[in-house]
Amino acid sequence: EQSPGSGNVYTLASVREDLIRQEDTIIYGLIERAKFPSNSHTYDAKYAQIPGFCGSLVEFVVKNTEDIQAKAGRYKNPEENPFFPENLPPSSVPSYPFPQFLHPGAASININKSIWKMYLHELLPLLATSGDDGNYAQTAASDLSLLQAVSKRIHYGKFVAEVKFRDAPEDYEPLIRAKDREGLMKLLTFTSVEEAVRMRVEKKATVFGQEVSLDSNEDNEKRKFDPSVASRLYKNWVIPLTKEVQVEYLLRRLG
Ligand SMILES: O=C(O)C(=O)C[C@]1(C(=O)O)C=C[C@@H](O)C=C1
Repeated sequence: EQSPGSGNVYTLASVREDLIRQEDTIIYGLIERAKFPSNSHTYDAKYAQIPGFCGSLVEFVVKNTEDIQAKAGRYKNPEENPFFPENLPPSSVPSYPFPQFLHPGAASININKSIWKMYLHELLPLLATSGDDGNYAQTAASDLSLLQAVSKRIHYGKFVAEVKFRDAPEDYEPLIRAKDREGLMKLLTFTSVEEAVRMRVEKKATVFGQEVSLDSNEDNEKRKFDPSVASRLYKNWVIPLTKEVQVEYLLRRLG
């Protein structure tokens, strides 16, 4: 269990355990978003026409929700990164002593713009069937939950990298000083762990996405979404971007 203020709450085993738990959140997020068809109006700035706001419905929902959550203190936790960090209001609630585990350079890493583009242009077309049921606000809300879960997972690379650095500074320091991105990437990569992640994610997606029924004659092949979307999400984007965050973090680690 985490003790506030302590600097030693993260270990390689504990961050990996956390990443495994985050898989559940991401897979449930995929299932929830897959309930809705593509609902393309949600993403169309010309459709929305919201007085006083320039942008799409999903941007409207994400930006305004982030404003409220910022006031409620969400971004005081170094595990959270906003999609619209510009002009976020400060927290209005008493502060909590989150462990200061990361190097201060971590604060300048936010790749949510790439995550946003990947989500809209690569993931959604795989996940949502084409169609329009008018539930744009609900669609945007499910986009927000899934985006936040994916963003948290990818930026968790900061914690993974800090743990790895503390475990072997003598291996990382020369590569950091040489700004050797390729060498760092190689050093932080564990191919067998990545393979286990992908396989577990596909298995979880199959299990969580099953129709549960009390009638044994019923077709239990019915699925809430295609489980290979989850493993493709991890293989093509989640794992590579988590590694990119680790490299970016390490490059700032000695500054
Ligand atoms: O578990 C680690 O060591 C991580 O760095 C996380 C992760 C992943 O994104 O799942 C990324 C790189 C490693 O090659 C293995 C797995």
